[in-house]
Parts: sequence; structure tokens; C-alpha cells
Amino acid sequence: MLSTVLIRGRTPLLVGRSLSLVVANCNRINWEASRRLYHDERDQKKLGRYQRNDSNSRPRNSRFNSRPRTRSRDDDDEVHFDKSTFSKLIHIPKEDNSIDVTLDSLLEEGVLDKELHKAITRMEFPGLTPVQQKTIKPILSSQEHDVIARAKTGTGKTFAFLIPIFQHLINTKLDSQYMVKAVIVAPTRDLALQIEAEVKKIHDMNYGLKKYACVSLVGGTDFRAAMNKMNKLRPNIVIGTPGRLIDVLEKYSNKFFRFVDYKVLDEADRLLEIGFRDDLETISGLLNEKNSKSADNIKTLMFSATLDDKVQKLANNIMNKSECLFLDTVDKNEPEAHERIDQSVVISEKFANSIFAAVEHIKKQVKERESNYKAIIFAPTVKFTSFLCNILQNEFKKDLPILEFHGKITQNRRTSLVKKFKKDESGILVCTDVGARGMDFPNVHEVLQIGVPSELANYIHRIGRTARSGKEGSSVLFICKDELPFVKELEDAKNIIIAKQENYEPSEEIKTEVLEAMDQETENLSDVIISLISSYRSCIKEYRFSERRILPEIASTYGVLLNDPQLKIPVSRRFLDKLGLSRSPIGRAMFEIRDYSGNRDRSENSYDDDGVESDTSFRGNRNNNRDKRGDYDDEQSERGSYNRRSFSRSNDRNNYSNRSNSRY
Ligand SMILES: Nc1ncnc2c1ncn2[C@@H]1O[C@H](COP(=O)(O)OP(=O)(O)OP(=O)(O)O)[C@@H](O)[C@H]1O
Repeated sequence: MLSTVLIRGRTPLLVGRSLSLVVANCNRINWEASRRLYHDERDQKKLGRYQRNDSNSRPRNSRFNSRPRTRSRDDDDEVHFDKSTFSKLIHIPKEDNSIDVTLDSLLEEGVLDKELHKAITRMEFPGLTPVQQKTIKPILSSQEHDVIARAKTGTGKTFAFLIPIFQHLINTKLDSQYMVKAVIVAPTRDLALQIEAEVKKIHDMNYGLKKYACVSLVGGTDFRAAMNKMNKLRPNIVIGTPGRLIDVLEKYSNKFFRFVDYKVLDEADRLLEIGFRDDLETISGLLNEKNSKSADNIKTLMFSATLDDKVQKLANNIMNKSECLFLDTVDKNEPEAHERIDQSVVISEKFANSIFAAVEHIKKQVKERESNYKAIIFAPTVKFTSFLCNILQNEFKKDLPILEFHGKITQNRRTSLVKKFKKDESGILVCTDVGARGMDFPNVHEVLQIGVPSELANYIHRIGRTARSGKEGSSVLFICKDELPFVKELEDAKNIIIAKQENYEPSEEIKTEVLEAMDQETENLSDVIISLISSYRSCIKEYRFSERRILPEIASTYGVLLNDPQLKIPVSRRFLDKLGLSRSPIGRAMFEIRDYSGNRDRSENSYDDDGVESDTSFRGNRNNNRDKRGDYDDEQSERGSYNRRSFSRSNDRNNYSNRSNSRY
């Protein structure tokens, strides 16, 4: 059969030939499904409309054909497409991992070059992990398909794409040797820099591979210095965060990026969320537009521990190929969380008690382990992270290093503390979700969480900072009763059941100790609590919280921490108006409304308009979020896109705060 069809309005494909080659190369995969053409009749009728008759035709650049979208939280699940058809998704389930693939077998089959084999062998891994076994060959296959790969946290996904990329560079070493051939995109700067370090590990294991140079392009670093490096090293691999990549591509795509064969999205589900997706479409459009081979030459590889078929739809505008392999190492009904993590949840009556519970837990661990304790503690917002870090430093500084890590810390400092925490055998990293995904800190004993993550999937990524690379680990989630719907949501949506549950009530002793360790000004404390309220407000729907219960509960933390439970955060009526809460009993339950007409004395520590400045996520003006806060992570603040991660206020008055950019 030799049937020519036009797929996704782009490229005529010789389907018969394509299928026979696929079958020949990958005979362990059930290709039966691939024989079914995925176009329905209606698509066939559309063919004429998209027909292209010359090789110079370019696909529609997503920069130009992406519809501007203003979306509310309610729209979150709705996906807008610019194309009328999707690539065919071919699911390769976990059980198709039957035959062991080893570095030696890949060498013998001629898939891996001996120099690369040497470099990876020198790392002395016990073998290839399932995701590495499953992805290396299909990524290198001459077949025209994109790849999505799902594997649990800490199972070596980075090498699962770096090994085939290196092999591709070796295979094509005589072609365009001073050009970028692989572009890897990561959602945070720290992760991009970590991937660059992994490339350097391969270089260090075999100096002969150093000629395949790599440069990172991330925000918060000197642009000119990075471009000098690009000119000097002429890298084959570029690793970047979206904003900086776009900046470079817009200026220099002709010079460096005309020969790209692969683009990789690490933490793909995160990169395809609102806020990043437009950037990814722009990157893809720029790369396709300049590609010297063809506009659909670039293969897209997408990796994450939390992926489902929906990702293909979200990525439709950036995938070039007519087929997409979904290489799965997790069973359909199996939880995505790593099974080696011993998970538990500690439930308190009050949100504030989670702080006491966490401190008490750490005290016990530090004592039992004689300070040989390495843990990461996640907190919901930047301000709360600083606040918590301050308490932990006062409590444990003499025993362990306590490190503060979030998007408001300078990149230099972030980079040096990541290095330190990777190296150290003990210590506590106190962080926002900027550290939730991808970061590989060896030998973390425990992951602790006070409150809920910024998105459901991040629970899996947060706890995945422990039990990596074959090690054991445990996680403890500290929540209050009003946060319990989150645990239910984990069960319903992610099939994660936390079997160990315990109730907690703080002793007077621990309360006094923590309150003494908390050398906060009351004004700072109001800021901290308001950032928490903002954060929880933005996830009420996602986690099915009761607004009536959760918001006053979070607000009550102010009084508890000032040792007067009746005390409420003082605010002006104008401030409450801005929250849209002035007529709501919830607002009155949370705040003490003071009359400041004519006298705006800040020494009163109340929130009027000026006070809001400290947490602009309550403001409607999105530009303010970027300019004043500067505490989003990475490109999300840097490039100044106004509405990254934002949701339309007008569509949902009860949910108009931005989706807590203060969370990173
Ligand atoms: N074949 C292997 N055997 C043992 N360890 C490995 C192997 N390949 C990679 N590793 C190590 O496993 C650790 C985790 O790898 P990596 O960071 O790539 O995991 P990941 O699957 O990307 O995790 P995450 O989902 O959190 O991003 C790293 O320290 C890496 O060096």
C-alpha cells in the first residue's frame, strides 16, 4: 500500500513506507494500532484546503496563528487548537518492556557508538533504567514520529534524552558541526542548569565527546556573556528557559538554529500549562521557520513523571510529526507517585498548627539522626517560605544548614545554594514549588510540606525529591482539617492514597518555643498571611476547598501566631473592596475593618492601598505583578508577558487573584 495523505495540514506522508519501516525497526512494539489511519472522513475532506505543492511552503508559524486567549480558571481544561487534526498517538504501555535493553546490547546492535558507551559505562550505573531502555532506540529511529515519555520521579529521564541526543550528534558529526542540533527547554533556571551539568558529566567521562558542546541560556544571567559563549563554543546542544530562549531565537536563529533536529520539553506538562504554552509555541514556530531542512524536520521529545494523553492535545501546535509515540513506564491505573516513598499526612485543627507540627517533627528527626538529616520543606508562597526559614534557622541553625530557596532569590545565590545542597549530607532546604520539579538533590531523607502545592501534580513532583535513583525516602504532608479535600482530590484524580494519617494537637511547650523563634514584625506577619490567603484563594476550585471555611482558617493564623486567637488582620474597607470581599461575610470573618478616612497612618499596621502593594496578587493589574513583585520564577517574570498563569478576573469574580505567582 502506498497511500499519500496529508496530515495535520502540513506534510504529505508516504504512510505505507513509513509503517513498514517502523515495524522493521521496532518489532517489540505493538504496531497494530498504527495501521489505522487516524483521519476521519471529515479530515479527508479538508485535505484540499491545506494542500501544499512545493517544498518551500512553511507551516503556519504558531506565533502568528495562535489565537490570543484570555482564560479564566474555569477555562482551564478547555483546549484551543489551531490545527484541525492531531498526530496519531501510539501508546506503548509499561508491559511492553519485556526484553532487557543494556548499554552493551545497544553497542552490539550498533545503536550506540563506542565512545558514548564508554562515557556512560564509566558512570557505573547498575544498568539502564526502564525509561532509558524504552526511549533510546525510538528517539534515534529514522521514523518520523515525536515522542512522549512518562516515568516516575528520579528514574533517570535526563539521560533518557541526553544519551540519544549525544548519539545523534555522533551520527551527524560531519554535518553542520558548528550548529545547534538539539534544543532542550526546562521550566526553571535551576533545572536548565542542572541538565547542563549532566551534559558536562558525559563530557567528563569521555573528553572525546567534549566537541559536542553545550550552552545554557537562562534568565537572570548575563545575556552578552551567554552570547559570547555561543560564539566561542558553537554548541550543538542548547538548554534554556523559555523567555531567554525566545530572546536569543528572535535575534540569532539564523546564525545558530537552522539545523535543529530535536527539541526536548523536560517537565512537559508544566511547560504546556497556561503561562508557558504560548512561549513554547513561539519557540517552536521560530525553530521551524528557520529550519534549513524542512519546516517539519524537528522531532519533539516530551518527558515528565506526570503526563497523560491530554498533553498531546496541549502540544498539538508544537509537534511536527504525524505520529507520536507515548512511551509509558507507568501502568494506566498505577499512581504516578514513586512507590518507594513512604507517604504520611499529619492533620491539625488549625493551619497554624502545621507549623508547630513540622517544627516538632524536625526536632525529633534531628535528635534521632544526630543531625545527620537531609530534608526539603515546601511552603505555599515566597513570603511564607522566608517566614518559615527564619523560624527554622532560629531553631536549628546550630545543628544543620537551613537554606532558603525561591524565585525571589538572585540567580547567583540560587545556583550556589543548589550546588551546596547537592553536596551536603545534611541540611534543610526551605522552598517554594520552584524546587518541586526535576531538581536532583542526592540522598534526601524526607520531603515535608506545609500546606498544599501550587498544582495537584506538584504533590507528586515535590515528594519525588526523595527516594531517587534507587534510594528510599519518606514524605510528610502537614495540613489542617479544611485542607482535607486536597487529600481526597489526590485519591480521586491521581489514585494516590496516603495510608498513614495522624491527628496533631500542639503542646503549649512547642507553641511557646516556636512563637519565641518567630521574631517577626506584625506588619511582616500580615504580609505573610495575606500571601497565603491569596494562594489558597487561587486553588479553591482545583482542590474543592470550601471558600467559607478555608479562607477564614488561613486568616486566623495571624491571631494564633500573635498568641491572641481573636486578633484579625486590620484592613481598610477599600482594601476589602479590592478583594471583592467587602460585602461578603467571609471578608468580615477574616479581617478587622478599620476606618482610615483622612488618616492613612501605616504605623497602624493595617492594609489600605499601600499595604496591597506588598502582595499585588490581589490587584487586578497584571503588569504590577511583574514589576513590583518580581517573585515569579524565571521567565515568567522576566519577559514581561502580562498574563502568564493569569486568569480572567471578569469571568469569575470569586477567583480573580492571579494564580499565585507568589507561589514560586
Ligand atoms: N541508569 C541509571 N541508574 C542509576 N541511576 C541513574 C541512571 N541514570 C541516571 N541516574 C541518576 O538518577 C538520578 C535521577 O535522574 P534524573 O534527575 O534524570 O531523574 P528524573 O527521572 O528526570 O527525575 P524527575 O522526574 O524528578 O525530573 C540522577 O542522579 C542520575 O544521575
